[in-house]
Amino acid sequence: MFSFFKKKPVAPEAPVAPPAPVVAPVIAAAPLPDSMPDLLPIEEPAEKKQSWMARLKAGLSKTSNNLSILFVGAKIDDDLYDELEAALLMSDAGVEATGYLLDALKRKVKDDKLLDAAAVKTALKQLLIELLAPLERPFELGRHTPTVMMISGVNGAGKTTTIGKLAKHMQTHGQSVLLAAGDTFRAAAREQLMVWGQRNNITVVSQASGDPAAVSFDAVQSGKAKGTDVVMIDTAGRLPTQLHLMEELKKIKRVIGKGMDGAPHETLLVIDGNTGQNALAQVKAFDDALQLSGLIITKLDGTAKGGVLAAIARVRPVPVYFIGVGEKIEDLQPFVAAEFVEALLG
Ligand SMILES: Nc1nc2c(ncn2[C@@H]2O[C@H](COP(=O)(O)OP(=O)(O)OP(=O)(O)O)[C@@H](O)[C@H]2O)c(=O)[nH]1
Repeated sequence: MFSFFKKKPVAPEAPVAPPAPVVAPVIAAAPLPDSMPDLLPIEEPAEKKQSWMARLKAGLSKTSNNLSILFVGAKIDDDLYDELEAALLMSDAGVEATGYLLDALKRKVKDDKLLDAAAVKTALKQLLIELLAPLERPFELGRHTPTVMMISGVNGAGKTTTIGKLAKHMQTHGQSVLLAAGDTFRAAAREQLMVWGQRNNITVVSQASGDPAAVSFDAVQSGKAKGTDVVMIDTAGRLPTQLHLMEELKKIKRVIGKGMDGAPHETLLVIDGNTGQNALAQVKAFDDALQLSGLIITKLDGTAKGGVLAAIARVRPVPVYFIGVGEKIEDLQPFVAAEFVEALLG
C-alpha cells in the first residue's frame, strides 16, 4: 500500500497486442529549461525540509490572513458576517459557495448558541471541511495495466512539471512509468520532457513531426506491450475558447480509447490555483469537453485565491487528486480537505 497512491489489485486485462514501434529519438543532454526544474534529489537535507503542513500553510497564507484576521476579538454581529462575506468573495470562493457557507454558518451559530468568535471560526472550519470533503479522492493505481492518464490544461498551468513530479513519485514507489510527449505544438515542450526522461530513466514516447493523437496511441500500445504500470500523456496547453483545439483534445481522448479499451482511465485537468474564478471556468469547460475524472491544482503557494476550491466543490465538484505549493517534487501532495482547511483557518 502506498502513501501517495492507493494500489488496487491488478485486474485481468485483455490480451496484450503485438509491440508497436516506439519512436524514441536520442537527443543530446541539454540544460533543462526553467519550466522543468530538475526534480532530483527527492530528499533534501533535514534542516531544509519543511513539513507539508508548514509549506501548505505558508503557501496559503495570503488567503488565510484575509480570513483569520476577522475572528480576532470580533463580536458576532452583522459586521462580522459582512466582512466574512467580503473575505470569502475576495478569496474567489465565488457567490454560490460564499452564500452557502454564510447561510449555514448563521444557522449553526443560532442552533448551537455560539457566543464567541473562536467558536464561530471553529464552526466555519467544520462547514468548509464538509464542503470540500467530496473533492477528496485517493489516486488509485493497479486496476489496469497500464493505467493510462491523459493530462490537459491551459498554457503554463503546470502540466509538464506536474507530470514530472508524479512520474518521480510513482517511480519511487516501484511503478514503471512511460510518458507521451503529446505537446507536439511546442517543440521545446517535447524536448523538455525527453531530456527529463533521459535524466530520470523514464521512457518518453515522442514524434518529431507529431500528431498528438498518434503519439498518444503509440504510447498506449507501447505501455501495453511492455506491461508498464502507468502511461502519462502530456497535451499542449490550450484555452477553452480555442474550440478547434478543444476538439483536438476530444479526438486525442477517443484515439487513446482505441489503443486500449476503457482508456484513458484518468482524464485530468491541471489548473493554476492562482487564477481563482478563471480556474473554475476552466474546470467547467474541460469537464464539458472531456468528462474529467480529476483535478490537480498547482501554484497554491502565494495565492490569495485559495477559496476557489470551495467554488469548485459547490459548482462543479470534480475530485481534486493533488495540490501543489511549489516547484519541488515534495511540493505536490494528495489533497486532504481537513489539512487544507487547517492551513487556511488553523
Ligand atoms: N510556484 C509554483 N510554480 C509552479 C507550480 N507548479 C508548476 N510551477 C511552474 O509553472 C511554470 C509552468 O509549468 P509547466 O509545467 O511548463 O506548465 P505547462 O502547463 O506544461 O505549460 P505549457 O506547456 O506552456 O502548456 C513552471 O515554471 C513551473 O515550474 C507550483 O505548484 N508552484
